[in-house]
Amino acid sequence: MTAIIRAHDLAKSYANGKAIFSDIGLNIASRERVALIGSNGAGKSTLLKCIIGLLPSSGGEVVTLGESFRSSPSAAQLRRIRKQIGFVFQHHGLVSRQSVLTNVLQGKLGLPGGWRGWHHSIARQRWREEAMQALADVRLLGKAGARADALSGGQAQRVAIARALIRRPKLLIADEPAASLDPAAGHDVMRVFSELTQEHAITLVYTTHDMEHALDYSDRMIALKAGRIFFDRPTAQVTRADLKDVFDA
Ligand SMILES: Nc1ncnc2c1ncn2[C@@H]1O[C@H](COP(=O)(O)OP(=O)(O)OP(=O)(O)O)[C@@H](O)[C@H]1O
Repeated sequence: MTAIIRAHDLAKSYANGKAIFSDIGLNIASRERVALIGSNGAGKSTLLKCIIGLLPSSGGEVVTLGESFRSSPSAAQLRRIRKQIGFVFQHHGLVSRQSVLTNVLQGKLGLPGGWRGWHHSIARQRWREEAMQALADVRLLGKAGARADALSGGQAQRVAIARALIRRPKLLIADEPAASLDPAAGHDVMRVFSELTQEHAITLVYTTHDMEHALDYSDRMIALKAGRIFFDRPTAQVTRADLKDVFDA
């Protein structure tokens, strides 16, 4: 299978000398759905940022989407990496006063000709169709004309997923995508991720503190503890005792 992310001996210390992790080896294949877990401050977000080149690492080597780099990617590599990635964060980051359709189209910003994604009135017809399809995929077609601030938290996060999907990414990075949602909306969002990434052959890497979300929607789990990979194994082989050990001091 094609590797989407490979890393070896990856280490990160901040400028204040604080070591976050070291000796990290990763090999994430195309189409895998990977849950990254660990206690608060274990370094999950930092690791995600290092492997996509948004933060410099302090040691080791990374190959992400075919771009090989130590510390940081070059500006050209970073552009190529970013074109192939979609992001979803804990906060949806929608523009509240704009329509849902315009928010989805803004996923095209940063891609060639992406400025036309600024507003639905200047977007290419083909993109508008893609955005409507993405809204249908997240079951929000009926909300295309609504203002983003009229949506519930779960709906807004599904729009954020649609906005990431119209980039046609190879890799979707989601940092605590369901953390601010109630249990039903949280499962709904995770189900949408899981189904759509499978359907569109997208590799999904997400962080979560919710072990149901980690167990139910991933093929593989990577646990960070004390600056190292504590385990990295198929989700079907992860036991409740393993999970308890990740969070025990
Ligand atoms: N800019 C920074 N300078 C120094 N230390 C930082 C910086 N950013 C993060 N840290 C520290 O790095 C450690 C890892 O943070 P990170 O956000 O990656 O953890 P996390 O596992 O994603 O945590 P959480 O689950 O709480 O989001 C934390 O101790 C944090 O305080």
